[in-house]
Amino acid sequence: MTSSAIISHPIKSIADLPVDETLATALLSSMSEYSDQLHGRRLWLACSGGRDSLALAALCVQLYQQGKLPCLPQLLHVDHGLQSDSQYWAKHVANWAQAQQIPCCILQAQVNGHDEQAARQARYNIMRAHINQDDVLLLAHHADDQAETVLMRLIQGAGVNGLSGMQPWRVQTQGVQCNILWRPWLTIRRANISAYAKRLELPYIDDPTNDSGDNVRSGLRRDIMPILATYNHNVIDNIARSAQLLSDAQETVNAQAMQDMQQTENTDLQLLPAQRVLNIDTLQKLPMYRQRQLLHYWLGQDEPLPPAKQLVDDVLTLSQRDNQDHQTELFWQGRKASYTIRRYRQQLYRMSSDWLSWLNVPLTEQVLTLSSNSSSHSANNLTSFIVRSSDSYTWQLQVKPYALVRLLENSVDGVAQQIVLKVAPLDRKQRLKTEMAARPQAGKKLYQTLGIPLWLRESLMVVSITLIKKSEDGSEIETDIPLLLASPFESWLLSSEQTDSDAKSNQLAEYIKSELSLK
Ligand SMILES: Nc1ncnc2c1ncn2[C@@H]1O[C@H](COP(=O)(O)OP(=O)(O)OP(=O)(O)O)[C@@H](O)[C@H]1O
Repeated sequence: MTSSAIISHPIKSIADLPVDETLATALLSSMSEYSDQLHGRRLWLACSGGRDSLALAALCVQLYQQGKLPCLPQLLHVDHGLQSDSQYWAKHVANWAQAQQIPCCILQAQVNGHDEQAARQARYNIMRAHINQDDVLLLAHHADDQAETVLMRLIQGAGVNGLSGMQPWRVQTQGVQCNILWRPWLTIRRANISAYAKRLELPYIDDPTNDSGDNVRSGLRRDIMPILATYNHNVIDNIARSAQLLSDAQETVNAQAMQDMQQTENTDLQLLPAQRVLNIDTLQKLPMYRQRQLLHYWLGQDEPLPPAKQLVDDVLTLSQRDNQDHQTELFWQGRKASYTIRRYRQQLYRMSSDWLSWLNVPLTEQVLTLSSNSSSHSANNLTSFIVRSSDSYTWQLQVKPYALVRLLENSVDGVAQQIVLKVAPLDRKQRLKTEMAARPQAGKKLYQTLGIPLWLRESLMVVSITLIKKSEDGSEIETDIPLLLASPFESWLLSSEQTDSDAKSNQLAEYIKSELSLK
């Protein structure tokens, strides 16, 4: 609102005035549709003091007085502080609420910027911060608002989701905070609300920017809707109905995409929401339209808004590429985080930028000298080596050192004078033999054998044990026994003379575990 035109009627009691049946039926039937979800939740009503939200507040007062509404919502008015007289509007809403005996709370918003979007964002933020977890916020959006929203999205090229408009019941989650937006009037025409407000002589605040035509929404309302109405006078109801139909269609699309995703996601390599991984072979078994739909859904997870179509197309092209290019990086700035999308072999990765920075944190080498008399220590003793940690993620190796020593003791002749357990970053030149190759390998060959993506190559740790013995001539003989190579997601047993038996390998895997966790 940029200027005010407060209608300065004396505030009248609305208790004895007739209720509008259409408006009441819409509210009460929406209430019964969501009665299970509404049960036990606190109700708030976002009231700008404008015609629509004041009319919704008035209807609640009337229905409550008639015993048709079990409780009164509490009004929430947000003072954006953008105009000099906004405090008078706040006072006006508070006075009206007091006269009608409906509780009211005025909130002061901090708006960053001057546009409508910034005001809306600040408004929702402050209301969300004020209400409690799982509370329900009533909004007075109606069919005309819905039709304008759909048209606005249509000219922006939205898909099924966008064209399904505003939802009558929308669960909003932000971090751990969850609350609900409830819009019971989405099928109600503005004209009905106006007539009701007039009958009740509601002292609503008239916002001249609503019809000024100087933003897209008010331009559509003032200039386009009347023209469309000359072609079909039910245009508003019809567009609102299309939105409802598309909303149902969206549910079907979501269910299909969810099902496809469950079969296509590679859960072994995931750490949500930092890294999501999709299997390209499974993706490509789907018809093209479902591949696109799945990518749209997969990319947009953990974000309030979906990715642009261009990004979905680019990711699809990346998935179809049949050369060995592993360098391509696609970037997406989401609302909550930014992401890089990459491909390695037959997997697509969506990685958040804080995850990628974590992958650049140097690994810590750790050494533990063990007593050579292993029998005095329990084989169940567990030592944790934190090899990389940040505010968000921790990677640690859990090792049972004495169980390992007992397993290996007999493999080397004589008694070891000293035993050292080492957890160290893989050196590019270090040659290791895994079960997947006939010979020891190092560097690129090793990465390729194990299928380690480029961005994970500085995130490999080797667990080994060194046995130090004195030879007959008094010199020290060191036997280095590599045991396990680990990345944050996978680990590979390493072969050596001392470990080359199935029984030993199985036990090794039990004694060394790699764990990656979110903080
Ligand atoms: N300053 C505000 N404080 C509290 N709620 C608000 C405020 N502004 C808008 N709302 C809520 O958001 C809904 C949609 O906002 P919109 O900008 O379309 O409404 P408006 O034209 O300012 O007011 P109204 O819908 O009450 O006529 C309103 O119906 C109302 O429920």
